[in-house]
Amino acid sequence: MRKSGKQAAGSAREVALDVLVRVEQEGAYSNLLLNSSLQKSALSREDSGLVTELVYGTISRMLTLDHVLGDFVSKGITKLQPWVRNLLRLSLYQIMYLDRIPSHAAVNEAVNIAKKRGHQGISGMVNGVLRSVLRAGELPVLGKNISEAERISILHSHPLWMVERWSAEYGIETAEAMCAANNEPPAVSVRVNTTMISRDGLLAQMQDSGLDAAASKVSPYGIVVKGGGNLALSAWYKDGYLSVQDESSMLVAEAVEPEPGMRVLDCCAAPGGKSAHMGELMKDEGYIYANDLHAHKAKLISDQAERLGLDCITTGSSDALELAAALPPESFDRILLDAPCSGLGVIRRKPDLKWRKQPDDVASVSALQGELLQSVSRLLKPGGVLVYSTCTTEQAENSGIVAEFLEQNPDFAPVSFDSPVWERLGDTALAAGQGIQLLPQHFGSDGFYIARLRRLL
Ligand SMILES: C[S@@+](CC[C@H](N)C(=O)[O-])C[C@H]1O[C@@H](n2cnc3c(N)ncnc32)[C@H](O)[C@@H]1O
Repeated sequence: MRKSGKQAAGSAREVALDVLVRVEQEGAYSNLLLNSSLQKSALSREDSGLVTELVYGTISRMLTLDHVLGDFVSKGITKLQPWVRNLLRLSLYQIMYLDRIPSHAAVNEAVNIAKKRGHQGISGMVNGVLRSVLRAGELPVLGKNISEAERISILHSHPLWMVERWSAEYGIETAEAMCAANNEPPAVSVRVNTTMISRDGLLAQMQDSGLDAAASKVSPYGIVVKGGGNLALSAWYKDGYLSVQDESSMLVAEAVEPEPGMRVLDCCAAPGGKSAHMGELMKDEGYIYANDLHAHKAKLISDQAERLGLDCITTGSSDALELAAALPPESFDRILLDAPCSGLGVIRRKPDLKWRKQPDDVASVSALQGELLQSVSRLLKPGGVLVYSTCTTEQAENSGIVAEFLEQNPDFAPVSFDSPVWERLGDTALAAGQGIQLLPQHFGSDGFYIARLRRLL
């Protein structure tokens, strides 16, 4: 029997609360835990949507929520039991950010959950705190003497070090725009498998079936779909017509410019989105060696290739630092190094990254990136092109790596993006050193860096 709307919304909040507690207490990844919890919960599509919004929204806005709660919980929120702290965050998130949920409903639900799980003192405290919040007016209240970076950190819920870092790198206005964009829900976009259907063809099918679908302005292979649910569950996906992929990510294979018949190396390939895109651009003619460090991820790549009807992809599992010793030198026409990175360009999709990452993570991963680039570059044929990309906004991992590589390798030169093909990105994507940098506010897609390097000799 289907639960009544009211009961189901109550359960939705409880599922969201359990996920939030486990993310905080066990360090669970929100996206993985959310998916498995939703599968077990058997909630309706609408309530699953509410759980998703509550979990991502609460994690994303955590710093702002804790700042507000700090003013209303007399003993301080760190002293609360984890479930009580997260119940308050979840409820405050609804009050502050979800217009469609009346505030009194959010408070009543919170009190009901508190009564069910704790003693009367706890439900009384939850009731008291949330009702005081309702009376308080404009929130968050900001101190008078705080810096611009502190204001942005509290208002847009980002760690202060991140705001200061972006402010130093891009200026304070851009840093604020980045933080604001990171709190927006990500758009859903798909890449068309052009070995099976044209973009116009798939777009027409989607529109005919009532979907709100439009051609991507970022990639000629992309379609942006609003309110279409999980397109990985669609028949188009099952039949190999599309892959779910962010629009910025689609630019990478295009930058590689692989041609039918070429030999291509994808050094860090799993789960295989860009290998598959390159196979599509090559019309499935040629050879792509899709390598990833983790053996268990090879199946993710081969499953995608099979679903998309691509035979040109062979998987391998080695440390990319060892490829140069294992493969013949100068044996690839194209190399893609989509490097492991801090991931600070994909905070909209993985908001817990904001709280997990530390400044040292950027430094340690950038050392690996430099080594990877140097090592795999020896596998490129003279005249070939190597693309270096990351899904991060940090120039220490992006233009910094490329500049150092070019300095040490005079036999390589950058290939400009200054051509009609890339005009669609206009002045929006930033020229960053020898590559391009997309930030999340530019097109509402992931923050991404892409550089193209040709081997001259
Ligand atoms: C950014 S992801 C790649 C995404 C992939 N290109 C795609 O489009 O689906 C980086 C990948 O690098 C892999 N990786 C990390 N260190 C590596 C190494 N030393 N050698 C090879 N792969 C590595 C990770 O397992 C991860 O799958």
